[in-house]
Amino acid sequence: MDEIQIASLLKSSELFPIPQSVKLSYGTAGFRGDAKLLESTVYRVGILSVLRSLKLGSATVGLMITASHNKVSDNGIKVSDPSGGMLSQEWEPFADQIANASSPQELVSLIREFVEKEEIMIGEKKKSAEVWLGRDTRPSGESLLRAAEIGVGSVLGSVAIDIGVLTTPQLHWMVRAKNKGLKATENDYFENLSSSFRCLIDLIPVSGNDKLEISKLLVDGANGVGGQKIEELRGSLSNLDLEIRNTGRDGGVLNEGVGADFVQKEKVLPLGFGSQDVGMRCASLDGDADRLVYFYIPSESSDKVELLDGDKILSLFALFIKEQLNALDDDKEGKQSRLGVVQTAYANGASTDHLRQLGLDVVFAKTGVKHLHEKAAEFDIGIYFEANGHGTILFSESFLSWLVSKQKELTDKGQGGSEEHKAVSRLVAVSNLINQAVGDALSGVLLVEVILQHMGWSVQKWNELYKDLPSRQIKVEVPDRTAVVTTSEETEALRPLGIQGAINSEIKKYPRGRAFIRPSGTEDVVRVYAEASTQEAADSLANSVAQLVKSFLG
Ligand SMILES: CC(=O)N[C@H]1[C@@H](OP(=O)(O)O)O[C@H](CO)[C@@H](O)[C@@H]1O
Ligand SMILES: [Mg+2]
Repeated sequence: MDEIQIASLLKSSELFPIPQSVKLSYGTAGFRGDAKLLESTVYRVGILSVLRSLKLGSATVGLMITASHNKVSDNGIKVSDPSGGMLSQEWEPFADQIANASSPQELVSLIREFVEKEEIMIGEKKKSAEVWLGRDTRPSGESLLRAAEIGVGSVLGSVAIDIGVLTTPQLHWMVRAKNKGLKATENDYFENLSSSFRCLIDLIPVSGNDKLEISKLLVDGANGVGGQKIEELRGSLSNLDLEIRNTGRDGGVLNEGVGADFVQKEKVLPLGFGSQDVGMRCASLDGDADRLVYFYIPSESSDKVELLDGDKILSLFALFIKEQLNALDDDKEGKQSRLGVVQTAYANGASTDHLRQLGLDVVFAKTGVKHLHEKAAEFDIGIYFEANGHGTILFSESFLSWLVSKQKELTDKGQGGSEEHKAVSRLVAVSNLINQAVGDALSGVLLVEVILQHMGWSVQKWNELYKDLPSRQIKVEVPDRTAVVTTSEETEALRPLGIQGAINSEIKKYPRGRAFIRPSGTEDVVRVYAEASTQEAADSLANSVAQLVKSFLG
């Protein structure tokens, strides 16, 4: 690192003093917090993104400014690696270090040490890096984006490109496409969704002259970017009747009483929905549209919803994929493709039982898509979902190219109309429709909708796949959530000492009881999860575990 480069970093970092008494951590999904306190963090992540790009041969890196489902006054920043996936976890400690560096001098010396260790060449006349910047609809997004631009620009020779207001998955998709040399604009993203959706619609088996009856889907856009983007997409979709509410244009506040996180955790209907919607198929996106849940309102007399969460979406996807794999002759001949599903400890126990009954390989990962994604990538087709609705389907490169050549082979043999050809074509279309970079509520909605049409199922019929065990989640505020340390599966607390024994004694009191605690990686709370055979039991187990957390940590 030469003198001019050092001077450039020192000068720009003077503009972004770090606020006192905040301890920042990259956490489950990037840095998050009160937007007013984040400028220095975003500026520094701007620098990190350039280093990441340079480390990987000047590949394009993405930065997304969002705090997802958190309140509107919060914001955050996360890095999309050139693959479109999350920032490599190996770089998280460096991210934490520079975010917390207390002075420009400390910042520069940390960067200096790091670039030497990683053998990254920066400074004048070195290769240039390109960083794409996206943000959600939060009002603080614009000024934070400027901070990111200054961070990127302070590494000589690098460029920041503002690609506007986007959903998180759009940014990841675009970065992935760009680095694969594919068309990578927002329009390309929309076109890809609508063309692969159409392809799947055209492959729906129609018996005789049956005409598919398409019922309306009501979408809760969380007053965020997702509602706006799905509105843009709607024009190019046929065979889908969408009514979008909570777009944020009608005065509603982002994530306030709306959105996937609210609906999934509270199991009540979001604002803008009411008794007139009883029985209708409804979907809810989160604030940056990387999560999706479905629901319906079973009765006029209450605000409770019947929730179809990420686990249920996973089951629907798994069933459909399995059905297609079963139609492949090669599969029957022993060339078994490896289909696997990945869940976390928050998955409803009934969903895991159901998936296993389908004969699926179910594996568990820690909370946070970066962990699930990694495990899903080990299969030919890996489906992962968090219960909160964040997930996707991954196709391995080798399996996908096998599918594509199979498709061609069957066409060449004149078997283009065969069941096998249709199954292969459906799988190829799913791989295009579903966002391979990261969970995406928009592509998720389209896939759910086309599968329901394929099966001829209503939302109620889909919900009958299995019955969720009653569950309850509680957040407990404690002075220091990092005092809770769990095992790698997150189902047992190793610290504070003694708490797990106490939790176990509570669990024993409830039939089908299961409970665990872990520190949140996105909020300053300890999360409690409990499930049991009745709602009263799940609530009571969750409450007693929350009491334990308070007494051990309060
Ligand atoms: C229980 C729960 O829903 N946890 C969420 C939440 O993480 P926490 O570390 O639990 O705060 O936000 C993450 C990012 O959106 C998401 O991946 C994860 O599933
Ligand atoms: Mg989100």
